[in-house]
Amino acid sequence: MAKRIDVSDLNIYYGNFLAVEGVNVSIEPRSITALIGPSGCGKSTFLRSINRMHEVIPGGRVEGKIVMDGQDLYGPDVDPVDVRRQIGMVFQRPNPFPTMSIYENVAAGIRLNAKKMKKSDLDDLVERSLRGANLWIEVKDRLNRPGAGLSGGQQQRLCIARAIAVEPDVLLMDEPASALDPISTLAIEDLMADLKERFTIVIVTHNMQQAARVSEQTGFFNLNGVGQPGRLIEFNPTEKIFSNPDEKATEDYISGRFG
Ligand SMILES: Nc1ncnc2c1ncn2[C@@H]1O[C@H](COP(=O)(O)OP(=O)(O)OP(=O)(O)O)[C@@H](O)[C@H]1O
Repeated sequence: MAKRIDVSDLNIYYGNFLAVEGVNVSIEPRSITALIGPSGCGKSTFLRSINRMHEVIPGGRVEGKIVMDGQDLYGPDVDPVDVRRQIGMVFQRPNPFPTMSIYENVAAGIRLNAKKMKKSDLDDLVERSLRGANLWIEVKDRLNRPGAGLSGGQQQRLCIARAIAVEPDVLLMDEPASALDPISTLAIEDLMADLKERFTIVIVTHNMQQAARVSEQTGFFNLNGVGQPGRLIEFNPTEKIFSNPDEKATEDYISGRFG
């Protein structure tokens, strides 16, 4: 079930380095939120803080609050592993488990969550997830072949199938199409449009046409200089960001004047 995320006064550190400062934002369920901004402004860092992947990096820590449908994700009793199950992630480079079969790649997340399931139920869930990722028709006759044998675009859809198989509430995507050709990119964008009916989606992208095509809301991150923290400068409906942004820096960035 798609959930809403409310971020307040979030600071994100790598050791003593304050990488992202003072983020306040609400991310709506059943919609796509795009994060844009120049390299190094903290988009990926912010994304990883949402599902508590940031703290896996030594010295990685946050201050502030991230609340998902009323649940404080950094609360004292919250298990980060549980948060990562509820908030799935898809990365820039497709990363299927290379020696595992297509079927096992999708089943892997479910097995990791130690859910005991009848074979027929698992079969159904694998099929449903592959259908959900628009990949079923292409792979249904070779489910037992290695995931690494698929094209890059198919591998990325396999990773999306693996992510949705555990039925998360939120999907985080860090430049999910940047390693793909234009046709595969469009397949991923079409898929995202389907997925937003069921999930809250947050995507980091360098491709502004992509942000404009797929998202309802856009956040623009910026930084004043090397060594300075990144900040969320503007968050608005995508249409407004690309036609009449509130901030001059947003306009300069989207019109290609820097970054
Ligand atoms: N593992 C790390 N250890 C220390 N600093 C890091 C680490 N990862 C990122 N940083 C720093 O945090 C800041 C934000 O980086 P981040 O990768 O989040 O930016 P980004 O906006 O996603 O950049 P890009 O668009 O190039 O991917 C940068 O100054 C970066 O050097």
